[in-house]
Amino acid sequence: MAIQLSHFSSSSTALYSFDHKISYFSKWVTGIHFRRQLRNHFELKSTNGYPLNAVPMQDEGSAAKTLEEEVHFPESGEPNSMLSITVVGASGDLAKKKIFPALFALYYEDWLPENFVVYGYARTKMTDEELRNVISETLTCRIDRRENCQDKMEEFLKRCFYHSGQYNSEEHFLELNCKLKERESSKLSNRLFYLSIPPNIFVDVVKCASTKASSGTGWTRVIVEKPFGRDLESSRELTKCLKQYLTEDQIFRIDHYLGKELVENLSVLRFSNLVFEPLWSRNYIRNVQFIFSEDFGTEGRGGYFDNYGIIRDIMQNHLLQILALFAMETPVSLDAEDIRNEKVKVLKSMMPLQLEDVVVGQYKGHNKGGKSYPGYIDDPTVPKDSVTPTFAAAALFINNARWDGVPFLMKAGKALHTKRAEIRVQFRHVPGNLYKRNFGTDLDKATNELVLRLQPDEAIYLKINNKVPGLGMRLDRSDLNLFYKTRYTREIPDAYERLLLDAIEGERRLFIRSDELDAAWALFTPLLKEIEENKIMPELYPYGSRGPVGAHYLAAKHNVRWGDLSGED
Ligand SMILES: NC(=O)C1=CN([C@@H]2O[C@H](COP(=O)(O)OP(=O)(O)OC[C@H]3O[C@@H](n4cnc5c(N)ncnc54)[C@H](OP(=O)(O)O)[C@@H]3O)[C@@H](O)[C@H]2O)C=CC1
Ligand SMILES: O=C1O[C@H](COP(=O)(O)O)[C@@H](O)[C@H](O)[C@H]1O
Repeated sequence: MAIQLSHFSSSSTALYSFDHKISYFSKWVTGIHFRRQLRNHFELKSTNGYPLNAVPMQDEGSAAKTLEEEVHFPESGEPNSMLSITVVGASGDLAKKKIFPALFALYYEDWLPENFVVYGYARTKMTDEELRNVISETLTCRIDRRENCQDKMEEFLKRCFYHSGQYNSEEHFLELNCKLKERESSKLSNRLFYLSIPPNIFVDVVKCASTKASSGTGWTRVIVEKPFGRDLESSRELTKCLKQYLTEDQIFRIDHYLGKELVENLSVLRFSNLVFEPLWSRNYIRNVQFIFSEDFGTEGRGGYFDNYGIIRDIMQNHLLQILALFAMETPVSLDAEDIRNEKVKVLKSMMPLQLEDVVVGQYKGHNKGGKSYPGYIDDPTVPKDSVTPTFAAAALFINNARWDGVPFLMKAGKALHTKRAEIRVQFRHVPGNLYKRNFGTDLDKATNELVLRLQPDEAIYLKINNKVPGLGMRLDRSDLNLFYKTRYTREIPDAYERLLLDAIEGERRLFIRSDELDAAWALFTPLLKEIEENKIMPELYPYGSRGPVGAHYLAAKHNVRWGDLSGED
C-alpha cells in the first residue's frame, strides 16, 4: 500500500497516485489523514506551511505485520475504525488542566474521528459520572465563549468513561481491555495511552498496557510525559525498559513547548521568508536568548520539583528543544525524521557546559504591597535545607561553522516579576553606522532585535531604528510588529491540542526521538552532577523580583544585555 497525497491545488483538487483498492481510498478520504491535508491546506493560506504529503501509517502495532502481507492498520478516521484514548493518571492535575480540555477542543473543532472513546484510568475510586463532573467543571470555566458549547460538551461527556485500577496490576489492565473491547464492538481499533503520571510508574504502566490492553487490530501508541529520566543514565535506562514493551515508533515523548504556536512558526518564519535566513548565522547575529519566566512559585508541585530543579524542568527540555530548532540547518524536507536529524546535529555540536557559565538561584519569601509571598523552602513538601535551583541562567555555544562564538543564553525562573516565554535574537552593530552620533556612546541600543514572544500574547516584532518625524534628525527605536491578537481572530490552540492530534495521526515531528533525548541529557548531565556534587549554593532572590544579579554578570561576561530587561518592551 502506498498512497501519496502529494498536493492540493488552489481549487482543493487532490492530485494523487496510489496502488491500493479504490474502496479503501474512498474510506480513507473520509478519514483523519484527509482532514489533516485540509487542515494544512487551509492554514497554508494564513500562517502555516506544513507537510503537503501524507503516507498512511503502517508502522507500529503489537504484531509485526508487513506491507507485503497487505495488512494495514486502520486510520483513525476510517468509518469502521475506533479510537480509544486512555488517560492514565486521570485523577491528576495535568489531566484535568490540559488533557481533557485539549481532547474536548479537538472534538469541538471536529478533529477527532467519528468513533472514539476517552477512558480515564487511575487508582482513585470514581464512577463514570464523577469523572464527567470533574471534566465538565474544568471545561465550563474555560470554554463558554464557543458557540453551542454546552451541547457539544454533553455529547463529549457521553464518550468519557472511567476505570479505577493499580498501575502495576495486569489484572486491572485486563479489565480495562475488556471495557475498551466492549465499546469497540467489532470495529478495528487504535489505542492511545497518555501517561499523565509520575515517572517512577511509567514502566509498570507500559508493561501492563502493552501486554494486557494493547490493540489487537490496530496501532497502539503511548504518549509519555516528562520528566524522561533525571540524567543520561536514568534516561537511557528508562528508554531501555520501555523498549522491552514498545517500539520507538510507538513512543511519543512529549515536550509541550514544541506544540506552542510560535515554536511551530519559528521554522516558517526562517525558511519561508527570504529576509531572515540569510541573516541566520554568526555573521549577523550577536547572541540569541531563550527566556522562560513564571510569576508564581512551585505551588503544590514542590515535591516533584525538589527532585528535579529548574535546569531539568525547563532548560534541558523546553528551552534546549527550541534552541535546536532555532539553530538547525535547513532540513531536507519537513518530514519528522529530516527535522529531528538536523536537531540532533545541533545538540551534538554543542560545547560542554561550563560551571562558570551558569548561575543558579532560589526564591525567598518577600513582602510586597502588604502581601507576603512564600519562599521556595516554605513549601511544606520541600526540605528546609534544599539547595534546588528555581532559577538558572546559562551561556551555551555551538561548535559549528554557522554559530561559532555566538552565545546562546538561556534563562529560566519561577517566582519572578512576570510570566513570559521568549526567543530574542540580537543582531550585530551596523558597521560604519552613519548615524552613530545619534546613539551617544551606547551603540548596543542601536542594534536590531527580533523577538518571538511565545506567551502570553503571542507576537513577533523587530526592533529597528527610525527617524522621528520632523525637520531635525532624531532617531528612536520602533517596532515592526505582528501581534497575533490583532492580526488573527481565531483562537490559538493549546499546545496539548496540537500534540494530541499529531499523536493520533502518527505525526512525530514534534515528539522527541530517543537519540535527541540522549544528546540533550549528554549535554546537561555533567553540569548537573557538578552542581549537585559540589553543593553549589543558589543565589537567593526575592519572590516577584527579576532574579539573581549573577545573571547580569554572566551576560556581561559574554558582552550581552538581557533583552527582556532593557525596559523597552
Ligand atoms: N501538572 C503540570 O502542570 C505538568 C505535569 N507534567 C508531568 O505530567 C505528569 C502528570 O503530572 P500531574 O498531573 O501534575 O501529576 P500528579 O501528581 O497530579 O499525578 C497524577 C496522578 O498520578 C497518581 N499518582 C501521583 N503520585 C503517585 C505515586 N507516587 N505513585 C502512584 N501514583 C501516583 C495520582 O492518581 P491516583 O492516586 O488516583 O492513582 C495522580 O492523580 C508528570 O509526569 C508531570 O511531571 C508535565 C508538565 C506540566
Ligand atoms: O513543563 C513544565 O511547564 C510548565 C510551564 O508550561 P506553560 O505552558 O504554562 O508555560 C511549568 O510550570 C512546569 O514547572 C514544567 O514542569
